[in-house]
Amino acid sequence: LQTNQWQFWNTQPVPKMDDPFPENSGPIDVIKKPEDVQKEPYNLPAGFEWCNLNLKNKDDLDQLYTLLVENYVEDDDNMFRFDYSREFLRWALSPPGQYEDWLAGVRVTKTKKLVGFISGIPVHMVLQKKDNIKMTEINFLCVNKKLRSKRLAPVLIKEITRRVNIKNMWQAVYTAGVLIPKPISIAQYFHRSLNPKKLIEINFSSLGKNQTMARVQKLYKLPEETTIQGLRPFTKKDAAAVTPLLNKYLEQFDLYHSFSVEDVKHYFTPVENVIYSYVVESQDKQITDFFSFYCLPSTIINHPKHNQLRAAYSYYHFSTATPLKDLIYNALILAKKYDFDVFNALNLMENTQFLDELLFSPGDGNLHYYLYNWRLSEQFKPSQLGMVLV
Ligand SMILES: CCCCCCCCCCCCCC(=O)CSCCNC(=O)CCNC(=O)[C@H](O)C(C)(C)COP(=O)(O)OP(=O)(O)OC[C@H]1O[C@@H](n2cnc3c(N)ncnc32)[C@H](O)[C@@H]1OP(=O)(O)O
Ligand SMILES: CN(C)Cc1n[nH]c2ccc(-c3ccc(F)cc3OCCn3ccnc3)cc12
Repeated sequence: LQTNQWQFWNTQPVPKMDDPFPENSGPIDVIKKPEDVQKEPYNLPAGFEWCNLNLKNKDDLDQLYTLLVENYVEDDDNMFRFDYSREFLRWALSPPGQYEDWLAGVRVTKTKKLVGFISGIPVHMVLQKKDNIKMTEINFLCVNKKLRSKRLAPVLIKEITRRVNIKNMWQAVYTAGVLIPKPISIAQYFHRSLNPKKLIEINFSSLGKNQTMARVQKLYKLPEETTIQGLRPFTKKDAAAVTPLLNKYLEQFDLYHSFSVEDVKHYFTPVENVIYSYVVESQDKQITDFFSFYCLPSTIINHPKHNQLRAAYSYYHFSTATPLKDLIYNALILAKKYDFDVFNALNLMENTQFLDELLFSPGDGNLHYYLYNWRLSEQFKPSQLGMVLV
């Protein structure tokens, strides 16, 4: 009888691991109003203080970058750690409608050093093709390595919850590599080698017993140029045409973020080393297809020759004329052209259509999807998920 397990999460409006599914989906907590929410921030241990980060401020951006590059997510073997760039963080955390107190930092009062962080961004979610909910997407929860296991994470989570509730929002969506109560779905990640020599040198991949380096390089070789007629980079001018087509594509899934035109302009306008987006334009100038991938390198921890793994991650796409596998094949060609070492994808949306044929291999972990204060009437298969979190 584990009494001490989930000591924090058992106090939160999330399903218990063994809860049954209800007939209908709905909120877990009693319905509350913003005036019921405590006005003061949650107490921090002595010597620490809250701060709101403003990523237009270079010092704040530098401090967030440094906290994450040194203390954020590592793989299970502690060989790699995410290295979100400053430009990427500004892109990911300044979408339309952002609230300035939803970038919550914890500083050491004496030195002003940033030692903790959690972020929220506003999203318009559509669940099970019927429930439209304005909620928050939580990400970048991080506590400095020296301050771990002091129950600081629950304080950060309760504080961002308070700040979201005050805006009259009561649900959240988030993902994590760790298992906590209670995943709505568990996605798997897959990798497609672009630079097999480097991946083998850094022990990301290994040579099969009867495989030579030459053979592996030949297997993963890609053309120099793209193969789709009418393929070109997305520009802001395409947002009006792309938005309805993207939302239409996402309607088939049971969990997705419904994009406004302003969202599409923000999230998909190409930014070098951050976001790459392409459209397929027919002869009569109609946009028929779209794909995008984002740039998220990882630090290679303690390697003599290489210090960074350049990874591209499949983001959003839709296809109305070109088969999805041809779109993603061209994404691979472009990622290789932009000197990425590996192209990553999850088995959500319709991605299983291309993983095998395009030579993706399964990764060594899972990405759990979560909802806060919303009990679903069913467990989702990854193919029911239509949302990618960075
Ligand atoms: C209506 C609005 C609602 C908004 C809020 C919605 C919910 C948002 C939820 C957040 C979503 C974030 C999504 C996201 O950012 C993407 S997942 C990436 C999270 N960040 C990292 O993994 C970075 C490296 N690790 C750290 O910085 C620390 O280990 C962290 C800060 C993770 C935990 O710091 P610590 O020093 O290692 O641990 P204590 O302070 O002693 O606290 C231990 C408690 O924290 C629970 N824990 C551990 N990892 C967690 C995780 N990834 N989510 C949720 N809970 C997590 C753990 O189960 C335990 O609770 P329990 O006793 O019940 O088991
Ligand atoms: C999503 N977003 C919230 C960041 C995040 N948090 N926790 C995670 C756990 C796994 C993945 C992930 C998602 C897709 C993928 F293809 C590979 C991944 O991790 C590989 C292992 N790894 C960890 C660090 N460097 C390499 C992302 C995340």
